[in-house]
Amino acid sequence: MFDVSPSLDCAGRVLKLDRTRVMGIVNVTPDSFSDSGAHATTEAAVAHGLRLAEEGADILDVGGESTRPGAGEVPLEEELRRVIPVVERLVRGTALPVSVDTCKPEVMRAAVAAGAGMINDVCALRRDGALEAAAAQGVPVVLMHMLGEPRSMQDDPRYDDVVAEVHRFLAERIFAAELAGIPKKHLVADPGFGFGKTTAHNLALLAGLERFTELGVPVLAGLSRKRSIGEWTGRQAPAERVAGSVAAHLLAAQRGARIVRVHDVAATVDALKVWEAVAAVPAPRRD
Ligand SMILES: Nc1nc2ncc(COP(=O)(O)OP(=O)(O)O)nc2c(=O)[nH]1
Repeated sequence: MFDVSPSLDCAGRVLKLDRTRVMGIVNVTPDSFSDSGAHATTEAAVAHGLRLAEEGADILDVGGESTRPGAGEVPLEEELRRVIPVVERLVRGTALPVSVDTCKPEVMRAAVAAGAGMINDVCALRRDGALEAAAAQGVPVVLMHMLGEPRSMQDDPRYDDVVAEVHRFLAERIFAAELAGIPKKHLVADPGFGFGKTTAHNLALLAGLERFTELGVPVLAGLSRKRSIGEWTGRQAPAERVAGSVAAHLLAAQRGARIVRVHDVAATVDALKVWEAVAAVPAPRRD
């Protein structure tokens, strides 16, 4: 496994990467696939974020636009109205780093101004102005692979070699980000589970996740409650996919993921603690 930066400085709030860290999902959306609007209001989203902090999250990820397959784009003003108050309140209400899950440069700027310490961009800074906006903020950036746009990404995703092609895309986006002035120590790579991938593609990406540690930046994995977990377990309802999600994120951690993006923070924190306890035991001598 390649060495990556031991921590991420998220606008003064440090996310240490000495072990796999848990990113708690705060979707301020009426239509997210997994929590179908449970936290659509500022009050509900803030309460949820504080609860995830209590459960042991290392960072909170605030998003105002669902990226589920088929989702349409949320207008800029609406996304700002959803996201900024929640970022402000969570920055004030916890000592945790807060990331903003957005593709829009204007939301990146406003969220960092409101105290966000990381940009989580499922579009990997490909929108016009996003590279410049992210470079100007001086905070870490998650670059995620998506095939096309949420509206059409699941229509008929095809790859010759999904691991190799996603790896190449992420290497290119890391290069583009560095060219724009974002230091490599501020970059995180994410293969984008479910973003233009069949379940077979997601399986190959999870099994082959260690490949992405060769990019020389921390790897983030987000499989929480997603469709593939449902297909592997037979659990139709997202809320019933907790055990499957925890198992998938343990496997991702074993394969080098330094951040896992989850809905179910407490369960994931506990599972990682058990795994880390066992991983700390020296391998038995082979006499
Ligand atoms: N870096 C990163 N960001 C992400 N943002 C949203 C989702 C989609 O999941 P969710 O937020 O639960 O649903 P929705 O987009 O419907 O709000 N997945 C990822 C991911 O895998 N990686």
